[in-house]
Order: sequence, then structure tokens, then C-alpha cells
Amino acid sequence: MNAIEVRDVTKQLSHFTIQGLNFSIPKGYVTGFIGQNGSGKTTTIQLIMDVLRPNKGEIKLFDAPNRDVETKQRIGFVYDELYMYQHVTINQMRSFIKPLYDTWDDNLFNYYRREFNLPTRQKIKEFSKGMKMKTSLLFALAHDPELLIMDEPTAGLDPVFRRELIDLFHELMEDEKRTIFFSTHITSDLDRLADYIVLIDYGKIQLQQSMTELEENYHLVKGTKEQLSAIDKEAFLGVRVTNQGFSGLYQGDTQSLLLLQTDQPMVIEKPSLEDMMYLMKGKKR
Ligand SMILES: Nc1ncnc2c1ncn2[C@@H]1O[C@H](COP(=O)(O)OP(=O)(O)OP(=O)(O)O)[C@@H](O)[C@H]1O
Repeated sequence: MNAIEVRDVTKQLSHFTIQGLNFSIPKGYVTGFIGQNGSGKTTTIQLIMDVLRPNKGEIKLFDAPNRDVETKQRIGFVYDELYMYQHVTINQMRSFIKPLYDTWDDNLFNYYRREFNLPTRQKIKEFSKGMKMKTSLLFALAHDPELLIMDEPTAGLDPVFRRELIDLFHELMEDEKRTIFFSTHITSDLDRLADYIVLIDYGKIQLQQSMTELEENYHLVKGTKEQLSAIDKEAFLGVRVTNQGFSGLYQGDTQSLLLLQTDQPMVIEKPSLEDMMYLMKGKKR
């Protein structure tokens, strides 16, 4: 079963359109949602969370419409800006949020509050950016959600806590009942955590694959401009050329590249997610 299904969704904003959005997020896995600034990640997450309504298409969570109140109970939502009332303390906030969830667990709340080192006497509006993100996470985790949907949860966090958070997400995934879908610009977090990747560009899904498929199917090829002219350009998803030579994202079997008669061998490496995003924006030559 899929935890999230987005089918033919269109959303028209004043200067931006999400068009014919189709993707699904498998249950029991971690999926990273990537794309450049303004590519539509937050808008897509808001559509999934029913904060925005699509003009066309449908979104299902655990096979039920995303407007279903019971289904919303199963989801922990972490937003990149704290959407909660900020003039209260964490404990006052708890008294508002707790009644909304049947599965609310005070032990979990107290555990994560201590783990995240969040003060109980200070008002949330006085928290640092990182503390606000931790507060958002605390409230998402305290009702033991089956599906965690997070918009840039690691943004604004110091590197040590970011690593600890990735460890926590690993722990949360251990019982295999949970699903995580999160957007990020920090691709090293995805290398550590993600099973699947969804890449969005200009409001359209460019790529949805497992990390294993990505590793098997894509190669980073580097060489001289002369070598580039000898390669079938159709096999490249994108190429960047500089004075030093070229680097390209190559799809498929690299055997034919190794057979090319060139004065020096080309470099063939495993691309990072960052390489892929950068090169996919490069032109085909
Ligand atoms: N409420 C809104 N009204 C009109 N346009 C909007 C609204 N919210 C977002 N947009 C536009 O939609 C586009 C996509 O924005 P979105 O926040 O979804 O991108 P993003 O991929 O999350 O970007 P970032 O990585 O910078 O957070 C942008 O051009 C933005 O200006």
C-alpha cells in the first residue's frame, strides 16, 4: 500500500502552477523530496496536508481522501515555519494540541522534550530558529504518527543535532510500520537516510526512483571536450562544459564509453544527488 498517492493534481497560484502532478510514496520507507528553490516542494506538501486544495486531481493518504479527519490523526506534520501560536510555552501549547489526537502520548512528549533540550518556562516566540524546528518536531512525534511529513526539518539545525535527528529517524523506521516523506536541500542527509527520491522542477516531477536504482542507472562521466564529441549525446541527461573539460550525467551501461578509443581514459564515478541535480539542469550538447 502507498502512504501517499498524488494523482493528476493541478494547482494554479498567481505566478506558479503545479501541473499534472503524479507520484506515490511507498509505506514503510523514507522518501526525500528535492528540488531547487521555488520548484514547488512546499506547495506540494501543503496540498498533501490539505492546507491548500487542488484545482484538479486527488490526493490519498493510506487509501483515504486526504481530507479525512481520522486519517489526519495518523500524520505528524513538521513545517519549515512554526505555524503554532507562539506567545505560549510548550506546556500551554500541549494543552491545545493534545486533545486533537487519540494517540497522544505524554511519555513520548516528555521524552522528546528532554532529548531536544527544550525549556518549559520560555515562550515559544523567544526560541531560536532551531528550537522552533525542534518544537515542531516534538509536537509531530508526541502522537506517535505512522506517517511523518516534514518540510525541511533539518534546516536551521546545528550539524550535531542534525546527525542526531537522522539517527532518530533511523530508529523511528526500525519497526517498518512508519513512513517518512521530507523535503530538504541538504542532500547529504538523504544519502544517510533516504530509500527513495522524488525530484521536482518547475512544479513537475522529474524523477522518482529508489536510491539503489539511482546508483545503478546513473553515472558521473568526466573527460576532455574531444572525448565529449565522441559520445552519443542522447545518453546524457545533462552536461556541463568548462575550460577544463566536461562532466555529464550518463544514463545506462558505461561499457561503450570504456571501449571508446581516446588518448586518456574518461573518469566514471558514482554521482552524488547534488551532482545529479546540478547536471540535470545542464544542457544536453
Ligand atoms: N500562497 C502563494 N501564493 C502565490 N504564489 C505562491 C504561494 N506560495 C508559493 N507560491 C509560489 O509558488 C512557487 C513555489 O514555491 P514553493 O514554496 O512551493 O517552493 P519550494 O520548492 O518549497 O522552494 P524553497 O526550496 O525555496 O522552499 C514560488 O514561485 C512561490 O512564489
